[in-house]
Amino acid sequence: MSQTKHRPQVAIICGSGLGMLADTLKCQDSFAYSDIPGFPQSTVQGHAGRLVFGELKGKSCVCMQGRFHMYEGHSLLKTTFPVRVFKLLGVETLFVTNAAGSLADGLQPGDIMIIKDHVNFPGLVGLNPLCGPNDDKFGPRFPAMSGCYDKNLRCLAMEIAKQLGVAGLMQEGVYAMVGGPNFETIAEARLLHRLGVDAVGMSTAPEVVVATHCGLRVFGLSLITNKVVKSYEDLDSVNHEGVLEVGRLRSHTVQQLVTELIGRMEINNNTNNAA
Ligand SMILES: O=P(O)(O)O[C@H]1O[C@H](CO)[C@@H](O)[C@H]1O
Ligand code: HPA
Repeated sequence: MSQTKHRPQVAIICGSGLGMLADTLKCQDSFAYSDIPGFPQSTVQGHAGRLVFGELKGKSCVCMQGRFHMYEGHSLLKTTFPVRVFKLLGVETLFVTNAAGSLADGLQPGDIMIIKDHVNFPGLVGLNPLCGPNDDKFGPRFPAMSGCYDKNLRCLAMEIAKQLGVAGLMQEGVYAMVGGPNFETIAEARLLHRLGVDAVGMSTAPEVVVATHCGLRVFGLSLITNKVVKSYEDLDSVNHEGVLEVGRLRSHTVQQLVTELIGRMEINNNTNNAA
């Protein structure tokens, strides 16, 4: 904290190919993860590995330009470590963004899904960052997860999308986290579709679980980068370069949405640190 004057109220986690969100911050102080004690290193292409502090529409923000994934070999505690750092810095709202494949027929590459809820597949089988002794300074042993994606922010995002003329690209949906790093088989894709999942990726849920545990308000966006192949007749296949490319194509719209939403949302300045 001695190395920056910023005292962030909002934290943003940039998904694959969405690192440009950090470029919107004014008066930046940025730190390589390798220079921050206890921070893991980013190993995935499209995740630069920098923590960027700055101002956005009058709000003080910190942006993770690069997130950590379980499949990189980090423990879930390490992948979510930054979320608790944000809480201790005084952040009250977490924006999570990700690249995801769509299962819902109505979601096309380039669309933006406001995350209404998630299915944390690793979490359902015990791969949960909250496993182990509970740190009561952050939150309770058995935190509720209903309503973990803030409804007011979801409504405000939709309103802003209408004003920006991009509502046609946006809808709410359910995100599922799978472990990765391989993309889904066709049988897995069909299973997820039948279960009511709208979009799938390999991140986000652990961060949201830890954020909700410590009382952060959460807003989440999935940029749909590909259709998940669900048919044995379909010759398409997904690859990470294609995922990053859609991020580049939609960067302006995602930046506009996030900027407006941060600018217009209310901040409760009385929120206190967990510890
Ligand atoms: O979830 P983010 O970090 O956006 O990345 C998504 O994109 C990568 C696959 O292309 C996976 O890491 C998947 O989770
Ligand atoms: N599956 C899982 N993760 C992803 C996908 C996908 O199709 N696209 C981007 N991240």
